[in-house]
Amino acid sequence: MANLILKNLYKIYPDNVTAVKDLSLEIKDKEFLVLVGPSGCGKTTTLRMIAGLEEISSGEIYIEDRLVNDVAPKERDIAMVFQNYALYPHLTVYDNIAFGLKLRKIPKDEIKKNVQEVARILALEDLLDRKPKELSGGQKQRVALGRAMVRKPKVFLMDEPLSNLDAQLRTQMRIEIAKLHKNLETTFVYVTHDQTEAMTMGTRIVVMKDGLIQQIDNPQRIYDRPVNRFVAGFIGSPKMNFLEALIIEQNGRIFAKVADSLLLVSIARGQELKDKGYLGKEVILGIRAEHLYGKGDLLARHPECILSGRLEFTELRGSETYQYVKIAEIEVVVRVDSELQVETGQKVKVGFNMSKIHFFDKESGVNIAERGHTC
Ligand SMILES: Nc1ncnc2c1ncn2[C@@H]1O[C@H](COP(=O)(O)OP(=O)(O)OP(=O)(O)O)[C@@H](O)[C@H]1O
Repeated sequence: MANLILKNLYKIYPDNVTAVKDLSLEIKDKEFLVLVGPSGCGKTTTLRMIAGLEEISSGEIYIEDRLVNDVAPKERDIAMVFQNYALYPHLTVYDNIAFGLKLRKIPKDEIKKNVQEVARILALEDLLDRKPKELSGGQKQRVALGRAMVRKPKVFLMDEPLSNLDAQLRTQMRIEIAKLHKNLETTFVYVTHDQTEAMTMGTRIVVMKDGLIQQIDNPQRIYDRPVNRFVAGFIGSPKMNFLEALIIEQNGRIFAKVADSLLLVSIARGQELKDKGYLGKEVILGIRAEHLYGKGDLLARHPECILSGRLEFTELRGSETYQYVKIAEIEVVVRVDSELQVETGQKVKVGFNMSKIHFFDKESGVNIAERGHTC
């Protein structure tokens, strides 16, 4: 069990590639922290620096308040689980799990007790005599986890451990790893490019881009209150819709003008936009599919929160239906009730829940008006 502190970390590879820029982060004891971001954003480099597998260009790393910059990987009391499970093919499951303990000359009885305990937790008891080639992908990944667990490390580091598994198994293993975290009560740092994994597993999420932290928060807050357009677009499925709009004032009320149509902005948020100098300026509106609607009664109740478009495509997902509607040359996705059936190509009205809309600065992408935004 341990907390981890990363202070002003930089990693500059030869040829001046800055993979991680001034990264500071405190990871609490027993936390499940997920580093998420697109390929190349520096998450693996960060994890490898914590493990001691990658030299730090500058900055400090503390594990349990001990500076570990110059501490060798095997002395850091951490275990790392990689994307490719890297099991020894000629060894049985038992020997794969026991390998590290044997190296450390732990007594045989103790090794047996520890391996059996880990096998029980990971439901590997019946597979201990098998070789890796006789295992499914999910079972191999469980053995890899077992090998890490048996050492009882202070911190688990995981780098895309599920990306070699098929979709169904990935979902199952996601739940298993989350349960494991609960049972082991140990600090987990988990790297993924998959926002669903981040949202479903992390107690806190760090969203990264180009070596820089964009936002650190719990999953719900990241989803509800993204600090910028990048985070808003990266987290959530389907992706947040974005539309260009001009902020105008008419008869004392503030509107977002999209092409030739107007959306009424709430008083508090209109005032905030005005205070911040956005009157007469273009912004980017952001709204999620579940905050758009196509229902007649709601549309009638909020006539100033509607844009018209053309239905391009309907996607049935069983429990919900998504309509892809072209509004002002932009395709937006709207979550509608399954019973709402409209033919492709028809004109449709899309209602906007204006208390859920985001306003992003067009240049910087920063989320600008949050006053009166309801989660
Ligand atoms: N050994 C290296 N030498 C030079 N540049 C490197 C090296 N390793 C990584 N990089 C660069 O550093 C940046 C960050 O890489 P890193 O692997 O940390 O990203 P990532 O977010 O984990 O991406 P992915 O999901 O694709 O693994 C990238 O631009 C990458 O090309």
